[in-house]
Amino acid sequence: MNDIKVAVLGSEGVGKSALIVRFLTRRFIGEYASSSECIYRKRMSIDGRQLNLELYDPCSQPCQGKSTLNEQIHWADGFVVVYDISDRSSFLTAKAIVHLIRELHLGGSKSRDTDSVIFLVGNKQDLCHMREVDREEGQKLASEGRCQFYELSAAEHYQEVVLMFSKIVRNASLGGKAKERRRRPSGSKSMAKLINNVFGKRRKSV
Ligand SMILES: Nc1nc2c(ncn2[C@@H]2O[C@H](COP(=O)(O)OP(=O)(O)OP(=O)(O)O)[C@@H](O)[C@H]2O)c(=O)[nH]1
Repeated sequence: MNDIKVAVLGSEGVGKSALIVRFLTRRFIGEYASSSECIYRKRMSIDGRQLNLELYDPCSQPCQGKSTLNEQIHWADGFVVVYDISDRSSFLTAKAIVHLIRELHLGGSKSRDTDSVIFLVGNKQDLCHMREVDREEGQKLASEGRCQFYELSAAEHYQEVVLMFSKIVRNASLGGKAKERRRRPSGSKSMAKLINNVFGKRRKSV
């Protein structure tokens, strides 16, 4: 059975956990305790093939044994790089991450078959009245970084979120790079732990 590793990256508060929780539980919950990085596991069937998905959710806070961005990039087969459309600085961070992934993971390769493993996601589309990043800017970055582009809302879009994750898993699994498994970022979470996080103490405002 194939193991597919997807890292969800981006700056603090862009909605990385919200997107992952939406995908795994169908629910949008506005409170997350994210004091440690973690890996969520899900068994999936894509095109009739059984896959073990590992989804990496980094911790933006300083925490023990935290992996570096370089380690996260080397670990993953696919990347969801998230920014918040109502926060320009998060877009600049996403831009830097996309460039770093191309450099480290794909070795600056220009080959088309590597293009489909980086997804650029402008989250919080429901906050378009507070928009600081135009859709066209997202599309331009995606085309420069040879990424697939999505604008969506973890809060309001369930089907789109599922479609996006399903597609990156499929693309990463078709990448065909039977690369040797590198050190995984520390921390691993079961569904029970996920539920603890969802009902954790830390409160964030939108
Ligand atoms: N309006 C709106 N708020 C969202 C959306 N997605 C996430 N949020 C809110 O944004 C805040 C941050 O969400 P998180 O999922 O914790 O973001 P994160 O990127 O995992 O943050 P860190 O773990 O701190 O890096 C929370 O208050 C969420 O409820 C969205 O699509 N729309």
